[in-house]
Amino acid sequence: MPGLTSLPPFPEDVLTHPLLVIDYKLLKAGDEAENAQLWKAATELGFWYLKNHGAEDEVQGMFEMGAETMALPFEEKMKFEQGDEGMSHGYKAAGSNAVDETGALDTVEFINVSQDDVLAFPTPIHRTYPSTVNAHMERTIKPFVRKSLEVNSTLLEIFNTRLGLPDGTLANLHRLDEHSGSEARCIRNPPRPGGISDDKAALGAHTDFGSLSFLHNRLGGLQVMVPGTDKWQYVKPIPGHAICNLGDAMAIFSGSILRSNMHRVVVPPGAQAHYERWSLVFFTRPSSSVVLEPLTDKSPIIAEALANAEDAGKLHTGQTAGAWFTRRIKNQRTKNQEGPETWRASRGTEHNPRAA
Ligand SMILES: O=C(O)CCC(=O)C(=O)O
Ligand SMILES: [Fe+2]
Repeated sequence: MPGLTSLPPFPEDVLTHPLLVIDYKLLKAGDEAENAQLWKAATELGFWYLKNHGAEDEVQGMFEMGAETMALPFEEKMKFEQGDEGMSHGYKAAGSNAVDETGALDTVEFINVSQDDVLAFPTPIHRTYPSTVNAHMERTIKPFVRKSLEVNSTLLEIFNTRLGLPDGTLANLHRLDEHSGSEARCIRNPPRPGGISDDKAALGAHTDFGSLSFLHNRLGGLQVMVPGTDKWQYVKPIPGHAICNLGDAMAIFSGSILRSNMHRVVVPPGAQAHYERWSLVFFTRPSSSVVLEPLTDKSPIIAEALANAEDAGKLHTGQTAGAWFTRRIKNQRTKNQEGPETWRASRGTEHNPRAA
């Protein structure tokens, strides 16, 4: 990937949404005002910038791992493909997923490395990975996973308190000794020759499937649909600032107090379209055996929110996190598309009436 300094700046003339900036150091120090800002971001949009997270070196290492992996011959990468049965871990080639109900193809390729496989390495729990991933496991991927876990569990603990849940409730739904869909993802989107920035999705509109995503990108292209609006707005990458967002599991657990917001990735805006776009995400997801239901019996705050939620019925999914995750992955695979119903079966909490 090109050095940061050689990339053209994010253009000033595109519709951009300013996320709240949350200072991780202040959160760690117990700063009440910062804690309140995080709560505002988490309940209103479900997206925020996180600065002073301390993971920059690990992030850089992960981009190098991703670049080495994507440079492998295509046939080599395909030996580690996700398959069509709903497993997320492994390699995903460009065009393997639909981006909308017409079946239009995505343009991103990515490698997903399971948290369980990283922590148990060299013993495979879910699957094996390309040689470049194995070579980086101890020196790059494990440190990145550990840092990301530290950040995400700190944020979950804050949400636990704010939601009025007994201590450790959310932590217990995300235990390291239980299998989960948690994973690290490095994404490459090819440059668009000619540099025409268009509205075609590289990664289709979606809500994240799990609990909390810790995202790092350099070029624009990420867009959010802000509640109460009907136009996609860019999220501008800011050096040293991660982008955090909540996923469906947290919206469900909290009875929709917390927001899992729609987002997508398009070609980077303006002159940035000439460049390869790299991004990196760590997804914290609940243990696979956890049933996705509002935690009403554990918190009067959640019980009250659910009583007032327009989508209360839909939040009682009756599905485990593992089944939710598999269903969503499987039904967006190009090979499984049989029509708009397949695509719709890949959807999550977008039914939320608070969604735009
Ligand atoms: O690449 C990005 O900026 C966002 C990626 C994303 O939304 C995802 O992988 O779920
Ligand atoms: Fe996402």
